[in-house]
Amino acid sequence: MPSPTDEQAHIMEDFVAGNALRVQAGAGAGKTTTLKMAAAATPQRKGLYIAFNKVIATEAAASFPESVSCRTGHSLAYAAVGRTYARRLKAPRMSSHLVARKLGINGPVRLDADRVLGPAQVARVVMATVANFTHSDRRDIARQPVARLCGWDDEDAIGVLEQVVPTLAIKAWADMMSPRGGLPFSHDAYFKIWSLTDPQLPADFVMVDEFQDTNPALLSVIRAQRSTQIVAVGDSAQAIYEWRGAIDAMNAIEGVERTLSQSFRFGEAVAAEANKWLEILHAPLRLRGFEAINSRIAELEEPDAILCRTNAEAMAQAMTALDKGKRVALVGGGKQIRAMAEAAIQLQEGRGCDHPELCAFQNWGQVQQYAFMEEDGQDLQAMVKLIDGHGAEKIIDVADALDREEAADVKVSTAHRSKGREWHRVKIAGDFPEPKQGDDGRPGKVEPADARLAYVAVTRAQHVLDTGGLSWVDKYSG
Ligand SMILES: Nc1ncnc2c1ncn2[C@@H]1O[C@H](COP(=O)(O)OP(=O)(O)OP(=O)(O)O)[C@@H](O)[C@H]1O
Repeated sequence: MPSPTDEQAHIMEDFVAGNALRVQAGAGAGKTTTLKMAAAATPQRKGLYIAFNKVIATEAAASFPESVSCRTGHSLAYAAVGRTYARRLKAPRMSSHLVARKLGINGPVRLDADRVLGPAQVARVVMATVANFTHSDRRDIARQPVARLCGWDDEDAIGVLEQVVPTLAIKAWADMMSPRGGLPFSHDAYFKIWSLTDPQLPADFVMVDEFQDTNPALLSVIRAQRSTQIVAVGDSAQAIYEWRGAIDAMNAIEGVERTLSQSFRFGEAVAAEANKWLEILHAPLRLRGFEAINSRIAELEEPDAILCRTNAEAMAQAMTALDKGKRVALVGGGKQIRAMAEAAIQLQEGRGCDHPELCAFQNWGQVQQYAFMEEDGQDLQAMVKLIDGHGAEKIIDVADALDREEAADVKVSTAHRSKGREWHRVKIAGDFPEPKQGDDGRPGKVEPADARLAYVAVTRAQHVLDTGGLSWVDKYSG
């Protein structure tokens, strides 16, 4: 274990004193090392480290002191209640038509003069509403707002759905709580069931990682601990899952506030680039680069990783690299984009589809119209352009031609998927749009969610960063 920096030493002192802690840890600033140092300082106390995912939990288990059990929130929930639902978790996928039948949805629902939802479509809204409930800290499904699905999310539609969906959501949730129920059952469902039992965690202290992206259901468990010391570690500037129901939980709990600002991942040049985004975010912390790494900002012809905002751009970058004869990996695999292309084919044939983002549409023309004519549809534009430009079959071919990361010359990733990762030479793709200028010709406002994503992206680089599509930041900082 390295000798602690002053910041790390302060955190250890607070920890040993038994204080609840909120640690804002900058990118690559040694948060895991700090937690291990702290836990090792009180080996007689039993600890629990809650990791963001299974891979991190497994890695942590190999290096944390033995007094600490390293788990994910879901594994705790599974051990407590989830195992009772093992049969349901293994059940085959179920079509929305069958879900509708099980929920007793027999007839269509008219949204307005032009739009009628069939039973299967109503069932999708019901199940999405229940899914949102499982991520929330609500105790009563009856209070869960109706889910807003792409294409049925305007006020008129929601007004009609509010008359129909809540009763069905109550029915669906009652089914889910039963080990013998028949509706589709997810890992988030048993997590929610567990959280509603107000569990007390079996440890003297609990360390929760990536706390900035904790969902309200886990947060409610942490907040309900009565006598356990809580150490929450995260980086508010890296909170990028707001759209998925996560909240920045760092401000939602009590505790002594500490920071880790010495990055060990990159040198001063990358730290300076990251600090431009932290300045835009008015973050309390600025990073210091690691003097042992001489990093630089430069254009890159042969990056190790290319980071994109959208899946569509990631696919376009993958195609370009494949055309140059390179071996390419898409971080997280090509499954998501392949599913989108398959749904596009079904829609082009006018067959409708089951894809969660496209299920509101009957044909591809409706998707094109939504993407380019409606404000809410802008997110789909890049994907529609990609599919129209290359053909859905070609996208499927490319998805099938991708390599594993270990074998690839270049890794292409969305910024979201790049979280927690690092590469020597990183290039930022061109699809991070600069804010539109105001009417007075002055630079527009950078949205905090965009700035956080940009911060995650630039802090993946260790040695060389090509700021590419994010170099416009200089107009907005300093
Ligand atoms: N005080 C220190 N002195 C020197 N190196 C350190 C110190 N603390 C941490 N490190 C090194 O910094 C690197 C990153 O540490 P660690 O994995 O704990 O970071 P992290 O913040 O958890 O990473 P991530 O951002 O991926 O979550 C490791 O190689 C670790 O050994």
